[in-house]
Amino acid sequence: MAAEPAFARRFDVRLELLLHAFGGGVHLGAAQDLALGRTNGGAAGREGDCCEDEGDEARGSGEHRPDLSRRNLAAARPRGSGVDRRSTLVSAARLVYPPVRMGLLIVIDGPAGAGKSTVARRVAQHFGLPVLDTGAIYRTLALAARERGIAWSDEPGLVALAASLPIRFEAASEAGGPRVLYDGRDVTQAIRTPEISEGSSQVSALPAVRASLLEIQRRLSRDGCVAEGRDLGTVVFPDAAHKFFLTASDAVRAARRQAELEGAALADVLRDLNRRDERDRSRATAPMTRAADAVLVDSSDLDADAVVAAIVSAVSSRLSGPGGPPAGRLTGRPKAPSFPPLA
Ligand SMILES: Nc1ncnc2c1ncn2[C@@H]1O[C@H](COP(=O)(O)OP(=O)(O)O)[C@@H](O)[C@H]1O
Ligand SMILES: Nc1ccn([C@H]2C[C@H](O)[C@@H](COP(=O)(O)OP(=O)(O)O)O2)c(=O)n1
Repeated sequence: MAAEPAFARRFDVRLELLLHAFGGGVHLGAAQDLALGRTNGGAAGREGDCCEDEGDEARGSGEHRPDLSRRNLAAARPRGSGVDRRSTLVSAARLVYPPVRMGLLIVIDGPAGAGKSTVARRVAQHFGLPVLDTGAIYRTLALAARERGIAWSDEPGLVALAASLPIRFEAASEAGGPRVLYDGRDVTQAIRTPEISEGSSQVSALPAVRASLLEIQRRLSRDGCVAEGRDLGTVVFPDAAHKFFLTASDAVRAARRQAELEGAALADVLRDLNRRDERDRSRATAPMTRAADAVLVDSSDLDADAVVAAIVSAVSSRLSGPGGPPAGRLTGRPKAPSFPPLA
């Protein structure tokens, strides 16, 4: 058909624009220098949008899709095209953009190497939400302090640094995984070294540092996200409806971390991991601990697919059922491709 190429071109251009519009970070008023990227494939991020908190009732209640139906479709629809073309466009666009749950907040806490980042990213993709990697904020603060000669024990110095920390989270795209930018510089790898892991644990043990980063985390999550860290279910988002505590045995977590660190000896990785866990769980302020209403997920014998399926299933059934299943422990067949909703 003669019209097809023109239509296809317009469609592509429109999707490009939408990707651009929804893929960008969301700048936030007071936290001017912090921005959160939306996972690619998700949507509904509006540049500069900093709407009022819709409250707990709104969290997880409304399913939204990007505005593909009115203005955008009108612009994308070729002249003279009818309902068929329009519905084709809607269907095709839905393949690109999954349903988005505005205001849905899912929190995943747990120790190092439990799989939080991996799982958070994929759960976020499923629901079309951005990821808030709170550990990356502490890690970037530790890196920035190191570069500026501020000691990891210098609480006032770190608080001053945290007050204007120029971090930006960039969503995953075809070009690569999610990136963390510090002052415009890609520090995604630089903040993952064993040295910065240790520094992030040290700076995060300081109460004033935690306090200075608390509001920023809440503001970044305002429109909904999958947030991962240590104290999200207990301190940062105590009212979150969907809380998970993801863990695995020390040996499994150390082996996973070792696989990421070229040439590292397992014994060294295990020692560092144990030391960091111990500090993170024994500190006086906001220690790493499972919230009473968080669902425990032990991934020692589960692959990432199974963990993602379990969390998606638990969240989905809570969203669809009145009250949903109670908090508890997720179990299932090890390494299973599918997973029962809850034990
Ligand atoms: N359930 C799992 N089974 C096997 N490997 C996993 C699982 N979850 C995560 N991993 C791998 O373990 C490593 C650490 O996971 P990561 O998501 O970075 O953990 P965390 O964010 O909790 O520190 C990654 O290389 C990841 O691919
Ligand atoms: N919400 C959070 C997130 C991280 N932290 C601290 C404690 C952790 O040792 C460091 C680094 O966290 P991160 O989640 O990046 O660490 P892992 O990827 O799990 O190894 O930051 C925290 O105290 N509170």
